[in-house]
Amino acid sequence: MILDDLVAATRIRLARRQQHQSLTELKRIVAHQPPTTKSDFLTTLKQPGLQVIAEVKKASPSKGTIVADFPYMAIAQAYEQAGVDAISVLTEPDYFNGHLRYLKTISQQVSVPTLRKDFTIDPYMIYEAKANGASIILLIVAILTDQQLRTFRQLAEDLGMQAIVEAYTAEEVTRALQSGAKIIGINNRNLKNFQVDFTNSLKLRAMVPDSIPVIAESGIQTQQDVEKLAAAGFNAVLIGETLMRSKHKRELITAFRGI
Ligand SMILES: O=C(O)c1ccccc1NCC(=O)[C@H](O)[C@H](O)COP(=O)(O)O
Repeated sequence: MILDDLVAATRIRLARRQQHQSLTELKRIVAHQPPTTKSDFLTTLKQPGLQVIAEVKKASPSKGTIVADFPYMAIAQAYEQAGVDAISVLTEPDYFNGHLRYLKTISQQVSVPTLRKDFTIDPYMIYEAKANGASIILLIVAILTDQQLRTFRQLAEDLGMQAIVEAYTAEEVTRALQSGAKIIGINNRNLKNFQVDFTNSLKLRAMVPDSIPVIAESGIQTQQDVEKLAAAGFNAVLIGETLMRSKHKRELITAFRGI
């Protein structure tokens, strides 16, 4: 399974959902939503210190099932109580066992911003994110054109959300910057073969000017990892599997946040 398969599966599901619910209907739902009471994620990222984004992730293409028991709401509440700055929720069903319902329920019941973690390929998915309570979406440079990066980010901002523009190579960081990204994520996972190299984000960090918050993503396991990322000047870390597998989520997050 490769990234192209993930995108193809996303396209098929999208077509099905569009038949079930029109874009016009989604826009109507979004237009009638009350204003958000959540803190502004971009402002949070600019605070001193390292912010923690914790991910709710049942499975992944690289690891299969990560946790058999998946009380997603209790996990999100544990993250919130531990003081995370945002919660990332996988909504991709076929390879991550995610669901939009998880995003909706979690977004309704926690006070921190939520990220819709999915393979955004169409404006419809950005309206869906908003309709299901997300404050943040993910735009992956490797699967989008320059024009899409720009217009999708602008749409997210027009809807009161923010976009993390995710890069893996130096060329992708350049494209992210040129697209006007206000938040950049540097992935340690190569989405072409799913191998994780923790040093990738450390190598590319210096390409992003200090005025733009930058998040290190994937493969972050230990306090030493987090210390290195903080020392390299990252504004935030996004951690999934390590927290999902931990029986001591609160202690781990507290340790990471104290760095
Ligand atoms: O997690 C995967 O195996 C994966 C494979 C292909 C595309 C994306 C993938 N993960 C999505 C993510 O962005 C991660 O869930 C996130 O960065 C957290 O990573 P980790 O801490 O390593 O669980």
